[in-house]
Amino acid sequence: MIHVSATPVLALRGVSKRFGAVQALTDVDLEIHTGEVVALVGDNGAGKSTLVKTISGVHPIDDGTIEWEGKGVRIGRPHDAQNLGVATVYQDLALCDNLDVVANLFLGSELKTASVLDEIKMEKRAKQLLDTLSIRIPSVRIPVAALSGGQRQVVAIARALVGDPKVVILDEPTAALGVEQTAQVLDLVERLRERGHGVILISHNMADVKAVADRVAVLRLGRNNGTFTVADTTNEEIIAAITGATDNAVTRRKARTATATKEDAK
Ligand SMILES: Nc1ncnc2c1ncn2[C@@H]1O[C@H](COP(=O)(O)OP(=O)(O)OP(=O)(O)O)[C@@H](O)[C@H]1O
Repeated sequence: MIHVSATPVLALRGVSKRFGAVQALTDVDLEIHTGEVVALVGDNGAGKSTLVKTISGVHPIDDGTIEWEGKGVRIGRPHDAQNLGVATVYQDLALCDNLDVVANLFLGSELKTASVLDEIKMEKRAKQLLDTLSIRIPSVRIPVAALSGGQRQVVAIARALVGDPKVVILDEPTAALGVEQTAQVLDLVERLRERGHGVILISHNMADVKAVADRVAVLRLGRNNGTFTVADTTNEEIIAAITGATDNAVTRRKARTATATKEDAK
């Protein structure tokens, strides 16, 4: 059974971020629980990348607060985010093409015995990790350049899991993939949830969002424009929040529900 935590593992409250004259984020709230997938959606320039970069320590926030397991924290640089337990997989994947899967998985966190690289241990751990995630790769000893786009994506996600983060941020993980490879990546996202990670999934693809996300948070022009439970929200409602056809969608939704309940009671 998937256990969703009561206190969010990560909460952003009233977060703002400016780049010179550009106000990229204004007063944004976001909550992520362990064992849930939250899709972050919005048009180009809505602030999705900026928001995840505030969480991953690339762009420290100007205003607002960040809470980790209910306590205020400061994320001033990537190291702070990693220490808390945030791992981010960016679109460029940052894999080293000429290195094999094992070397890529342990890049920067190599296992050593008596200060010598322990290749056997790393290979064993790599196989275990890929096995537990049901990731099938022809061999962990082939260079990642020889893998398909979907396999490269799952290797990049597996690498993010080496440090056992509580929150995993995936930036458009299916953007460049075909149907079958997309399914493979979405399967992996499901498994991250089952393992109790909190997942933030940036996506432009409504089918992906519907397939794996529990909730969807919409950003518009750097502000929240609604958070929806995916299971009882239509694509049209989400798209309307993205495009701005609905303003402050959550509030309106609540008002609508309240009115409907009153009508029913008559
Ligand atoms: N480093 C930066 N310096 C200046 N402006 C920036 C910087 N990063 C982002 N912005 C601006 O902040 C706003 C939000 O951009 P952001 O990249 O976060 O949007 P996005 O929702 O991720 O868009 P996309 O889907 O196109 O990636 C945009 O107006 C963008 O031009």
